[in-house]
Amino acid sequence: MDVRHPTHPDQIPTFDTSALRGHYLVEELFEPGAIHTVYSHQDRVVLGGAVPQPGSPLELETEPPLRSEYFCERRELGVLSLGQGAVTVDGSTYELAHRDCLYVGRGARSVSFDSSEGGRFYLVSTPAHTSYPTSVARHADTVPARLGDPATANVRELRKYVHPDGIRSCELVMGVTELAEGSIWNTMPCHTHDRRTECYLYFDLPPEHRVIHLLGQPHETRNMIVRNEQAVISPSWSVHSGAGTHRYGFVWAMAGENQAFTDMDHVAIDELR
Ligand SMILES: O=C(O)C(=O)C[C@H](O)C(=O)CO
Ligand SMILES: [Zn+2]
Repeated sequence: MDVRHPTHPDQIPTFDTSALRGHYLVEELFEPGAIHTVYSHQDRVVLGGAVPQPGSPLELETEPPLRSEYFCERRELGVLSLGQGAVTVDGSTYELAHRDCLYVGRGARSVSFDSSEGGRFYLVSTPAHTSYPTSVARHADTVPARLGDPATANVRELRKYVHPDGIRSCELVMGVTELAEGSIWNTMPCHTHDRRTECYLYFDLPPEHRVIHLLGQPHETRNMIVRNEQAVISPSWSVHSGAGTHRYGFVWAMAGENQAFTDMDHVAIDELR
């Protein structure tokens, strides 16, 4: 488990490219036959990737930084399936298709991942004070919000999975946004939300393409060049927005003080520096 410490916004101008990437970019989450995790002290979010090989399920184990008997002893977990696969939670198996989401409540002792078809799973876990039921939200059954405009190259569909009017959770708020063909901008005009950390995982981006992801305070932004299946950790003071060289999707997940999706501090484009 890689541990990332929090940063102060005044540090941003002092970071070179590799320091910026070392603090905020999660480059290698998905390795065949392995589970990789990153513990961020930004709202104690844990990000992970699980890539089971056919016939060899992977069990999510606790890690020393958690000081717990099992991974979900004090935590809830969101799983976003990137492909076809199955997750077994305390003996109950949930089959997931591409972009389906499974929420695992606090107290689940055993969580394992299986796929015979090259499936992979993105994990987001946050501290939990109580136990909500383990539940599935399916991409095909979720009505998306249609956002954006072709004139601003940001036509996209946003699906909320884990949120106060959907799958209930303690802290976690999670969903996916997918850009239409020909659209490249996400979350522009952008925003911050001082009460929550937000993490993006970009997916469905062809290997030769990249997303230019913007971060930092609105008056002092920086960018990182991000490839497919890499994640970005955005502290509460940071914008989180990007433009791709191709269409893509991204999993967004938040944790912190509140769960109100609309609690955003909007930033006008002409305020950005
Ligand atoms: O497309 C978008 O815009 C988003 O998906 C925005 C994120 O969901 C977000 O930043 C929520 O705070
Ligand atoms: Zn946001």
